[in-house]
This record gives sequence, structure tokens and C-alpha cells, in this order.
Amino acid sequence: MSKLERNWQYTEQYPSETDALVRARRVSLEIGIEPVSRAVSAELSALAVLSGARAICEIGTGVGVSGLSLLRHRPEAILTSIEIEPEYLREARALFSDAGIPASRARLVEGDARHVMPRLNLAAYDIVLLDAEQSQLLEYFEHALGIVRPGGAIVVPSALAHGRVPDPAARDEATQAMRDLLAVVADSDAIAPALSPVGDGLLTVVKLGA
Ligand SMILES: C[S@@+](CC[C@H](N)C(=O)[O-])C[C@H]1O[C@@H](n2cnc3c(N)ncnc32)[C@H](O)[C@@H]1O
Repeated sequence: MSKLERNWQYTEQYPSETDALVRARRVSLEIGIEPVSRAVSAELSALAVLSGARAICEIGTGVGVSGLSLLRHRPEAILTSIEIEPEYLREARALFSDAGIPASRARLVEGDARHVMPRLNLAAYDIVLLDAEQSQLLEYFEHALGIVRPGGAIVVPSALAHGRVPDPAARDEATQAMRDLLAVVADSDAIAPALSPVGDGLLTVVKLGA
């Protein structure tokens, strides 16, 4: 195992998870949804606290691993989470409820994010997490820039797409969409991007401005 692999493995094994997160992660893997990794989950929990998040929007609920992570230390925050698959949302509702999070704090919305996001309030969210269909990423991102408040963050897990993003031989649509997003945010004066190799890659983009 290389030094980098050892670092990565240690980083992933380090965070402790709540029973609710362990349960959601297990259900997620049983159903075949890839949840955010343990280290990304811990990053999301910390980011929610650091940003003093009160309103969080998530695209791609799955069964709730990332959503539970975002709410872990922010009992006063309200999560709006959009998921296209009704059966995933049913599981997520049960898992949020088991975790003691009332439906008023986890607003789980069924629908295609491309249709739901334009109906959300502008500059209203402290954090917007994009974890749905990667080939549609640029469309989600454009909406996310509108709904996140200045000083707020847009976070994109799976930003390295299992090593495909840095691999010039990988030319599939999803990988290309991620590269396009990385290029757009690197070139903009309006946002501060940070790309971390944690999990499967985590892109954090802060919207600048007062
Ligand atoms: C990688 S999984 C999300 C995992 C979740 N964030 C977690 O950490 O547990 C991606 C999810 O996005 C959903 N999805 C795909 N396209 C979507 C769309 N256009 N609108 C809303 N959800 C979508 C999928 O059904 C799937 O549940």
C-alpha cells in the first residue's frame, strides 16, 4: 500500500458515526446507492457548524447519509432535500424519523432537481450540496449559484469520479461534466473553489460577495 493510500484509508476510518448514520449507510449500500464516505460525512458535519447553517439544500437525497451528516450538529437547521426516486425517499423519511429529526426540519421533496431548483428562494441557503446525476451537474450548479447566499458554500462530492477526472483517457459524459464544472469554478472571480481528495473527491465552492 502506498503512503497516499495509507493516508486515505486512515482518514476514512478515523471519524466516528452516529447509529443513525451507520444504519443509513447500511441501507444505502443494500439498495445500491453510493453514499458520501465517512470522511466526507464528517467534513459536511463540520461545514454545517462552521457556516452556522440554518438553511441547507441537498440535491440527491439517496436514503439520507449526506443529509443526516449535514444536520448532525445543527439541530436548528432546516434541510430541503430533493430526490427523484420515490422509494429512496420512503427509506429516507423512515431513517430521518428514526434519527429523531422531524419532517419539519427535513423537508424531503420528490422530483427532478432540474425542475424543483428553479422554484427555490434565491440567496436563501447557507449550503447547497450537489450529489445527483453527474452529467447534469452544470445545470444544478447554475441553479445552486442562484439559491446559495453570498458567503455560502456549494459542495460537490464524487468530484474525482473514482479517478476518472484526472485520467485523460476517461471521456464519458459524467466525467466530462465534472471537468467542465472544475474549469468553470477555477476561472470565476465570484467564487473560491477548493478541491480535496477526501472520499471520492470533494469540491467546495464558496460564493464570494457581501
Ligand atoms: C449518489 S446518490 C446520493 C447519495 C446521498 N447524497 C448520500 O450521501 O446518501 C445520487 C442520488 O441522486 C438521485 N438523482 C439522480 N438524478 C436526480 C435528479 N435529476 N433529481 C433529483 N435526484 C436525482 C438518485 O436517485 C440518487 O438517489
